[in-house]
Amino acid sequence: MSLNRPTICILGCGTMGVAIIRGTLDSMESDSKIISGVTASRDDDRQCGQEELLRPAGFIACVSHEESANKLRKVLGDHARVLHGEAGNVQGVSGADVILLCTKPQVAKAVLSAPGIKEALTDKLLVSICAGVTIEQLQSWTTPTTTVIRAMPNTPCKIREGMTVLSCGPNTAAQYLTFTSKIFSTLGRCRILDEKHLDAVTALAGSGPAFACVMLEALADGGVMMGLPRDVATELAAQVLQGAARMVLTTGDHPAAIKDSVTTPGGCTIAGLLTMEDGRIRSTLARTIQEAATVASTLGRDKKPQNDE
Ligand SMILES: NC(=O)C1=CN([C@@H]2O[C@H](COP(=O)(O)OP(=O)(O)OC[C@H]3O[C@@H](n4cnc5c(N)ncnc54)[C@H](OP(=O)(O)O)[C@@H]3O)[C@@H](O)[C@H]2O)C=CC1
Ligand SMILES: O=C(O)[C@@H]1CCC=N1
Repeated sequence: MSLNRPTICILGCGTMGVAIIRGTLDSMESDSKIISGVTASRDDDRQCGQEELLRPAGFIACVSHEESANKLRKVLGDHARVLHGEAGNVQGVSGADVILLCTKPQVAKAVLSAPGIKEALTDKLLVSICAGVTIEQLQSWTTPTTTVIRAMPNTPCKIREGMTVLSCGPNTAAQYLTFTSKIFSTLGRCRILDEKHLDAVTALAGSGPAFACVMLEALADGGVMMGLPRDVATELAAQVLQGAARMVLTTGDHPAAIKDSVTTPGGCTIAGLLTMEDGRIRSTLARTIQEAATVASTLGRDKKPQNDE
């Protein structure tokens, strides 16, 4: 297996698969601009040694339906070889060094158990992003010759602002974890945590962009209510959330300290904050994560038929 210039197969190339390919292609484009002396788009690109860069030899994107394959070819152009159906999966896995399992959790078992897949995965790295599907399950659907790592990324990987958490079994060789970190560090931030945290991670980071966009939309609605044009309100809300989030990440300050620094005694911010508290926004958001994590923990389980007593 070549981890130096690997061929990467995305087994189930939908929303997340495309986000991962797009983010990687974008990083390769900005890396080549740095190397050729053109201004870099991101500071961390400049800090990254060339040996650290992820340079896949190519992508293979597998989907279920021919119609999806045709759509995907238009989206990805020459950047990936697109295959479909069971035969496509075997061909894709056979032709790759590293396989990213990006199907819905409910079909992961069937996809990995299909004829020819176990053999095609021999001596390869399988990284699953399927919510709720455990390392133990993945190992039981493959042979011991396949190295299994679990990842939980999110859609901002598409613009290299992703947050990914990785988990692996105790016997995983360091080179595989290092390589997987490299894939997802290229697409944003990446951390390694014990698998027991992955349902909470799925809720907070995996589902988080959806929750954040509801908050963003609601803030913009408030601006519209007070007369701002919709596009202006959306821009302001998005930049405010980005600015506040970047302050937390770059200064390391506690969010409460940043909130206090905005809040003038007797001013308009405290008036707004009390309204938020009246609406129980903190417990609503915290319970949102709790509920999403609870559901995430069930996603890898076999569903019982509805009429099963
Ligand atoms: N969406 C998100 O924000 C996040 C999702 N995840 C996880 O990522 C995974 C994918 O989610 P998402 O990208 O949203 O899902 P999508 O539905 O967008 O993509 C799933 C893909 O799997 C393909 N597929 C289905 N069955 C098969 C099969 N038998 N063989 C090959 N390919 C198949 C589908 O092809 P076709 O279109 O032809 O049916 C489709 O391209 C899930 O497990 C989810 O838990 C993790 C983090 C964030
Ligand atoms: O909603 C879901 O189940 C997936 C997992 C995290 C984000 N989307």
